[in-house]
Amino acid sequence: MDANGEELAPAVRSILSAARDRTGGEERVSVEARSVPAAFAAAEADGRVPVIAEVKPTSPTTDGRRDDDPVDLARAMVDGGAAALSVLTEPEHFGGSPASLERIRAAVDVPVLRKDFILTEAQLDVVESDVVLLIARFVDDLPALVAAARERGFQPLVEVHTRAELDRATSAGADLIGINNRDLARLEVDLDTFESLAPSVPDDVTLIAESGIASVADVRRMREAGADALLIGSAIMDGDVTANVRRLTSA
Ligand SMILES: O=C(O)c1ccccc1NCC(=O)[C@H](O)[C@H](O)COP(=O)(O)O
Repeated sequence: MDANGEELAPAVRSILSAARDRTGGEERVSVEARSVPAAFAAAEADGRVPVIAEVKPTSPTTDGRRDDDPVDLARAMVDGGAAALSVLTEPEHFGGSPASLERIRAAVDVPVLRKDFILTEAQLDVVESDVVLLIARFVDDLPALVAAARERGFQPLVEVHTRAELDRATSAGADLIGINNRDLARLEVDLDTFESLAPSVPDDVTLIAESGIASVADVRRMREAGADALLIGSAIMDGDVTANVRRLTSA
């Protein structure tokens, strides 16, 4: 059960169990973050839809695994026009690592999001990134973790899936919010999730649509519903990464 008393998919329970066992960093990190809003504005000015392309070697809902060098994948995504990157650092279920994020961030000039299941302040100190994901559903004291992330220089991206989680995110002062179309209880994806929640997001928040975006039509649908940017993984990782990013950023 999660904090809402809801049943979680076995894969998500396993992810959280592994996350709880992971220690944090030994020294507090300090980040000079590359601005996400500035990166989105630059993409718009260049006529591209702002896309955060995700380096996701595998996942509980992906068949198989890509073993390309993550830096090669990241460069290919930027070559295709990605405004920013998301990099999984969760090893057991997504094939990610802090080392991959570190190498990628040194190789590109766009903002890099650390995509992991961060539960404690100490876990912020594992690796530097420009943006760090905080999943409202799994974080007990969201205001404290948002503040702790900002104190280190991170831009916190608070991920929500329900109205209650959205209210917690705005109460915690989040100005970068992602609505995840993937229900982490059943691992099902429904783009209606974003469409139903987006109207309740304050205008001064930068809003990102996450998960299940696979086509130009999906991109247009999320943008029409109010997405400032889109976080896309599987549809980009499946095949020619540069061509996939170019297709989706040209929607
Ligand atoms: O992607 C999964 O299979 C997954 C399973 C359990 C928890 C989280 C999961 N994904 C994390 C994400 O939110 C996605 O990697 C990201 O939003 C991109 O989604 P997609 O474009 O659908 O690959």
